Amino acid sequence: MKRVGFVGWRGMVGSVLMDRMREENDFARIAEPVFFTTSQVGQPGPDVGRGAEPLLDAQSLDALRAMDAIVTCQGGDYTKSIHPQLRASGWGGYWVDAASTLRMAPDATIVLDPVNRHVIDAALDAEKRDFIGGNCTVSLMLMALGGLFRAGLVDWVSAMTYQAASGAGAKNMRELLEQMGALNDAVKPLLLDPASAILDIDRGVTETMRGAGFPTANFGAPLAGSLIPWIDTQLDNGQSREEWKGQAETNKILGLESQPLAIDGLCVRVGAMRCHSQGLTIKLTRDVPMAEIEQSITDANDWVRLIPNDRERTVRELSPAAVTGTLTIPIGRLRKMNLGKDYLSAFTVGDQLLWGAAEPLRRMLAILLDR
Ligand SMILES: NC(=O)C1=CN([C@@H]2O[C@H](COP(=O)(O)OP(=O)(O)OC[C@H]3O[C@@H](n4cnc5c(N)ncnc54)[C@H](OP(=O)(O)O)[C@@H]3O)[C@@H](O)[C@H]2O)C=CC1
Ligand SMILES: N[C@@H](CC(=O)OP(=O)(O)O)C(=O)O
Repeated sequence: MKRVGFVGWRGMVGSVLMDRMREENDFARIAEPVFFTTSQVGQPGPDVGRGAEPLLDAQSLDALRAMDAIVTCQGGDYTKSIHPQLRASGWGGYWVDAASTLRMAPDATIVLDPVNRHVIDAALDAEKRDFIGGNCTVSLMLMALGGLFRAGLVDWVSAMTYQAASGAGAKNMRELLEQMGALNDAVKPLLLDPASAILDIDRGVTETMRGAGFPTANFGAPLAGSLIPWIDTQLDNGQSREEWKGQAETNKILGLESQPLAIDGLCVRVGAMRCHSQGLTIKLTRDVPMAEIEQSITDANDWVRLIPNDRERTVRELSPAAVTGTLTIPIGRLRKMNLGKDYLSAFTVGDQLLWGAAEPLRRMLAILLDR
């Protein structure tokens, strides 16, 4: 593989990918990295060790067709428009994509190599060319629970999620902070007065978040001081599309489509910046001792970290504040539930821009470069 094209590299997911590739010195392994844009054609691209070249047009099929692989974080609309045209023109390069558009396409493989390297290798051997990053919530759940799935210990999973603003995009992260600021501004004098009544402060906060001037253009509702129990579009069966992805993508990632495991739950947006958290109820296939469960989880990959079910460690280590910006996938609150000895509870947190989006793509590109 000589020429690798990058589209969407300056967006939020793309910037995290670029940072990780620089950190791991990945660009040194690419003979010709080529950078594309939909809006800044001809402007200098990023310098990844060979000087800055002018950006090429991401709509130019001729320029794209010259690539051996294309890595895109540009989004679903771009994929929807460009990928079919490229393939129809006979382009046989590798397409590595963060967007959901192609995930369930029969020829596409969802990539999360610490969990499904066997599926990826089989796809490469079968000369598949489309490799797509999974939904952030699904990838983070599988990084945490991969060992239990691998050991055949999972009958079904219910995931209750606490998803960060970043999952909705950069503008939403800004809006969350604007909302926080607006709430604080509204009651600042009262907060500064230690003698003020907390219910007066609360009234001020509530009036502000319900007020016409509260910034909700992106979320469509208050998130700061509140939450939004719906993520992505509405499906006819009552699930949100984000909830639907849980079962559909998990089974595809694990290669279990012929005998799918049941996965369902509720996906909720909360006021975290870029870490998704999930409270999991896992129905085990049998009553397994806790030591065996813990061993399976920790042996699964290099990033999962078991947090003992202990108050102090949990509060310190199992939160978005502790995890954000890192590749660590802590999982804790592990215990058998009152529901029965084959019911396990767990709580996990992960950075949705790293393992949730950029890192699986970076590692897929590395697999291609190794071949
Ligand atoms: N956000 C997330 O958590 C996740 C996102 N994804 C997928 O990744 C796709 C991209 O998401 P995301 O990175 O959030 O999208 P962004 O909106 O941050 O970036 C997308 C593109 O917008 C253009 N752009 C316009 N103005 C700016 C600006 N001021 N700064 C940076 N870029 C700008 C850039 O394209 P150009 O240079 O061509 O102008 C950029 O590549 C999503 O559509 C989704 O499919 C997947 C998993 C998680
Ligand atoms: N929908 C996710 C983010 C995302 O982009 O997911 P997907 O890649 O499946 O569209 C969230 O809002 O947290």
